[in-house]
Amino acid sequence: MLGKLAGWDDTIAAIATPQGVGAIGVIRISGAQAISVVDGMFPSKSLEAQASHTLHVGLLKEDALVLDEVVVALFKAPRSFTGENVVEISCHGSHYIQSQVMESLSRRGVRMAKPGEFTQRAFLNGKMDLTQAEAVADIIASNTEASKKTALQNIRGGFSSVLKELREELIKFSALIELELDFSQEDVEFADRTALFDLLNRVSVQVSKLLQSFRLGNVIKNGVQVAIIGKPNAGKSTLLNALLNEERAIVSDIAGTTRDTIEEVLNINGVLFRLIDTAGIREHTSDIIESIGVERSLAKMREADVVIYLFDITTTTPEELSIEQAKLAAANIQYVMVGNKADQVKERNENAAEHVLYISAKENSGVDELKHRLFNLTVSDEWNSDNTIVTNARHIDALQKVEKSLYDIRNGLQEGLPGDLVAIDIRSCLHYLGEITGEVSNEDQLDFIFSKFCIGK
Ligand SMILES: Nc1nc2c(c(=O)[nH]1)N(C=O)[C@@H](CNc1ccc(C(=O)N[C@@H](CCC(=O)O)C(=O)O)cc1)CN2
Ligand SMILES: Nc1nc2c(ncn2[C@@H]2O[C@H](COP(=O)(O)OP(=O)(O)OP(=O)(O)O)[C@@H](O)[C@H]2O)c(=O)[nH]1
Ligand SMILES: [K+]
Ligand SMILES: [Mg+2]
Repeated sequence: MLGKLAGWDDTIAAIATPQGVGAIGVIRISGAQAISVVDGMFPSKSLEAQASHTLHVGLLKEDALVLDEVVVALFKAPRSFTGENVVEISCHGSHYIQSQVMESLSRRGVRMAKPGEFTQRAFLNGKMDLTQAEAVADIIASNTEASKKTALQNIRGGFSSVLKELREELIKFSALIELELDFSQEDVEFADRTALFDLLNRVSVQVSKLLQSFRLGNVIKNGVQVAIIGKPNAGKSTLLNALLNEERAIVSDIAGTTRDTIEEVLNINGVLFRLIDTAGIREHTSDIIESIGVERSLAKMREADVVIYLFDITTTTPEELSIEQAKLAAANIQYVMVGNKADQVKERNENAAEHVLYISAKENSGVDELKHRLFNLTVSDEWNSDNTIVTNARHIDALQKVEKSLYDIRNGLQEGLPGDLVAIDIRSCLHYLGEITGEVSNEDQLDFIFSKFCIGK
């Protein structure tokens, strides 16, 4: 399969650091010729004669022209990120210098790398499986402790090892079935069916746990959408500002101040929350712009992972409140009821409803408790467990097919299907597991996955 990929054995280079900023720019080169090519530009010593994983300071030259004073790092095949010879040139952060170096490399037959090509080579050379390669892209995109942590776990083979266990269980299973096949000619009693079902149950439980983890996985990768919903003047914009600790949204005592939705991100305990302040919802408005705003608020409410239903405790009756709560529950929306302007009410006994969090957005009281509740409601107990969390939609897709095959296997066994037919379902189950790790893959799929990386990765 390696040889089929066009140009897999040529030497590639890319600028690995961001353009236009930074004190140092790193150019990464990978391929059989990486060391000899850079050696030809580095007159002060023979790089080819140096050991792997060593650093060398010297002038980088194009004939008589000095390109820069650089640090060169050497990684000799197979001990490198890609498994090929790798050289990293750290030059000064100037865009001009980096372009000159890239030009010299290209004159020496080195090709510009495509997005993700270094990681693709690492995968093709067996340095990592597909889930690890995908985790490389995830860690670059990570912007919170949670997303970094999961990506790093997966780079280090966390998810792969879980899949490997599943695979081994299934192979055991298929061995038991084969055994049965061998004996079936002689009309011998079937292999122990209870053992088969036990094994099948174990694998099914593991797969369904992985599938369930995606809700959290998605939260970790994309954040939690939180819509702040309520009547005009409930104090939604004041609450947004209090949550962000910043005067982000316009606040006024005029009902209908917020016209369009405002979105801002907030980090709670390492998880990203996407807060959405919306236009206050009232049923009868003659203002066209306001009514468009209300439509958007309702749309945001339906899209949200969780809704903060904010109401003004000085104007909201318990009857109104239970109507709103019933609407949210009926729409199957996860919500927190929050009573605002607690600073206006000394005694709350009569007004107090169950499961309502009372705050004062204006005086910033109860806001930390609200953050706490948002976190508990959406991220919950799974968070601190060491369970593997699936964050990738492609993996979920394959795991669903695995689950379907497991279902077919179970049915087959229950209906007394011949062993060779059950074996077909087992094979397809193993196939879908292999799709996740990349043991089974096709070029188009790989190109698609790696094309989403940035250049230099
Ligand atoms: N300068 C630099 N920093 C970097 C990277 C890089 O490629 N270059 N990485 C790129 O993502 C990450 C680190 N990942 C790396 C993974 C493996 C190897 C490596 O040389 N592996 C060899 C040798 C291991 C050893 O001798 O201990 C190997 O696996 O055989 C290097 C970096 C983040 N920081
Ligand atoms: N006393 C008191 N007033 C508050 C509190 N929160 C908000 N307000 C006041 O209530 C009024 C409305 O606040 P906003 O934050 O603009 O309300 P909103 O829900 O965003 O209103 P619209 O965008 O018009 O739907 C302003 O005068 C705020 O100062 C609070 O906790 N206590
Ligand atoms: K207002
Ligand atoms: Mg507002």
